[in-house]
Amino acid sequence: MKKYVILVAGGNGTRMNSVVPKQFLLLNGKPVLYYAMNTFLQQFPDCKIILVLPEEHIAAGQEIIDAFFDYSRIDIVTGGRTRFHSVQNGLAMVQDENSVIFVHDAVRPLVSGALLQRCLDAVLEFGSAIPVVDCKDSLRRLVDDGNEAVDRSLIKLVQTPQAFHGKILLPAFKIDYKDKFTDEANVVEAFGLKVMLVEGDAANIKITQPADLIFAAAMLQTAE
Ligand SMILES: Nc1ccn([C@@H]2O[C@H](COP(=O)(O)OP(=O)(O)OP(=O)(O)O)[C@@H](O)[C@H]2O)c(=O)n1
Ligand SMILES: C[C@](O)(CO)[C@H](O)COP(=O)(O)O
Repeated sequence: MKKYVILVAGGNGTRMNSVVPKQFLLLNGKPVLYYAMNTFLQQFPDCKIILVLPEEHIAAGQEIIDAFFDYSRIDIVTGGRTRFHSVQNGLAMVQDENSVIFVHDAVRPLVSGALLQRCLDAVLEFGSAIPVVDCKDSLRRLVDDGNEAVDRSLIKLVQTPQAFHGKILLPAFKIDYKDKFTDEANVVEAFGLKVMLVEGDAANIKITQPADLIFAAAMLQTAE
């Protein structure tokens, strides 16, 4: 079955506080978005990447592709107002419903081939795959008169790639936008379907703040 990867890199990285959006920052000498793209292309020699970029950074993205990759396997599309709209723009490039579609944050450079394979296997069996990890910290919920403890064994932290059969994700994303749509699982649930959780990977962090970049660099150096 055809595999599509919507690699979302259309954000501005406000929390990173850098002039250059975090997906273009150098991580051990290569742009952050290089790593996840390379892992997908290596793991799935038959996949097509749809790289979603801010309009003003499309030329920079094209330069990265020219420098490192086979351009025939990668299309570029312009990002949207929110992550949801960026994913929608990417999905507009997918013609084939009979496919597996991965949506991955370009700012999760440490994603492993093993996790990609787990997601693919789950999609082929169940139709969806949402990687999750346990919560290591204690949790508190804010309530009207203060705060209260939350049982962390009932909570999972959600990662990407979030992967689906095309017959699920393509119709689900025709839904009207809601603020709670921070990931694909939320959209598919709002469409009326349940999603399948798979084991994520603690190393598969999202680069959100400056310290995350230092952690990712150290992890990559250890892996070399
Ligand atoms: N309109 C948007 C917003 C986000 N993203 C992408 O979604 C992923 C996860 O989002 P996040 O970490 O929140 O990135 P930013 O929105 O860039 O960061 P911030 O919220 O700090 O501004 C990133 O790869 C980001 O580029 C996107 O493609 N289009
Ligand atoms: C999709 C996601 O990476 C799952 O953890 C996350 O929701 C995206 O980050 P954001 O800060 O909500 O944009």
